[in-house]
Amino acid sequence: MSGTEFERIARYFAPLADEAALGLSDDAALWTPPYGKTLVLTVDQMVEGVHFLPDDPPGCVARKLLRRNLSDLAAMGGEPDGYLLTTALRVDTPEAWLAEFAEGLARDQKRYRIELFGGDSTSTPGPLMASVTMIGCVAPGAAWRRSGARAGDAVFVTGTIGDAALGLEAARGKLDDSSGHFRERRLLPEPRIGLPLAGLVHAAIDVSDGLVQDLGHICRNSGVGAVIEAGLVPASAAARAAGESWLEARLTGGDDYELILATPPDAEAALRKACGLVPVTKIGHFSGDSDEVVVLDRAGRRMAFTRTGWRHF
Ligand SMILES: Nc1ncnc2c1ncn2[C@@H]1O[C@H](COP(=O)(O)OP(=O)(O)OP(=O)(O)O)[C@@H](O)[C@H]1O
Ligand SMILES: Cc1ncc(C[n+]2csc(CCOP(=O)(O)O)c2C)c(N)n1
Ligand SMILES: [Mg+2]
Ligand SMILES: [Mg+2]
Ligand SMILES: [Mg+2]
Repeated sequence: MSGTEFERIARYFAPLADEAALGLSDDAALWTPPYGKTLVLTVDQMVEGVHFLPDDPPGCVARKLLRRNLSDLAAMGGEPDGYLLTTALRVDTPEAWLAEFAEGLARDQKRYRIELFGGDSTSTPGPLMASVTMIGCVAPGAAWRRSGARAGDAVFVTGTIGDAALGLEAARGKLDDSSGHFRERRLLPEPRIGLPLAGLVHAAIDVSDGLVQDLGHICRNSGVGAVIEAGLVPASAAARAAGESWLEARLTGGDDYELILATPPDAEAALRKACGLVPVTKIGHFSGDSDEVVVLDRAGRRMAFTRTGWRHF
């Protein structure tokens, strides 16, 4: 790494900042939120060896970091405005790593129309680490909560589930990925920002830890149970080709950054229309009969899982 901490900030991060960041030259940013809006604030980290592999392309690490946070904003029905970034790099981290990381940020800033508000740079003797605090807005009272699901609501999920988890298995050499589809999905999730679903959603969460575990958060917060059919959980063509032996990994592996939506039973047609080109699939329903997540296999038997999703420890 060449130059000083301040030269690196000026070179790689200042070009990503707009007025609010004051040229990344002051102690903090000054941002005036749109009048009358409620702020939505969320933060997630990426730690080398825990959230990404040492050889992952730095641009993808940056973009996944933004997208993991955008996904949390999407799960609240919010729209993003900007973000704060922290990095902890090693003294032997190649400068090219930082340059590619910043290029990745620039790419997704354009795509999602967000700006860098500021951040913090430190060194670490351990694994690389970066975090993003995403800041966005929602109309007052309009945010979706994990607590709004009602018995009788449908359980919908966007996109396909399990590809990123299979990408990790492929990276570990446990699964063929000749098309590169699983790797692509592991490296670059598609946060479901901006779906015009006002009035159609009772509760939502994004799938980061695993479908079964994250659905459980809606159930616990809403005081309802859920029954879903594993056979209805949307699978990509590559996941279908990988076979049924990967089903549990797909349902519990996480890193999907798709949305689980609790919607009123009569909202299906409107939901599909509003989602447009974003695939949305009904996988079950919420129920007042229990407070747990029941997953049925193709024969209608209840599935048991060794773990329902990711736990750090
Ligand atoms: N260290 C912490 N300090 C304060 N609040 C925390 C901390 N860790 C988590 N939380 C809060 O706990 C709740 C759940 O956090 P969690 O990180 O599990 O959600 P998530 O970001 O949706 O999931 P994931 O981290 O798997 O993407 C959130 O409201 C979050 O703000
Ligand atoms: C190298 C490597 N090992 C494992 C995983 C899988 N993984 C790690 S943390 C997490 C849950 C979300 O994170 P958090 O709860 O910390 O926000 C998942 C699914 C990965 N992506 N890369
Ligand atoms: Mg989190
Ligand atoms: Mg989340
Ligand atoms: Mg998250």
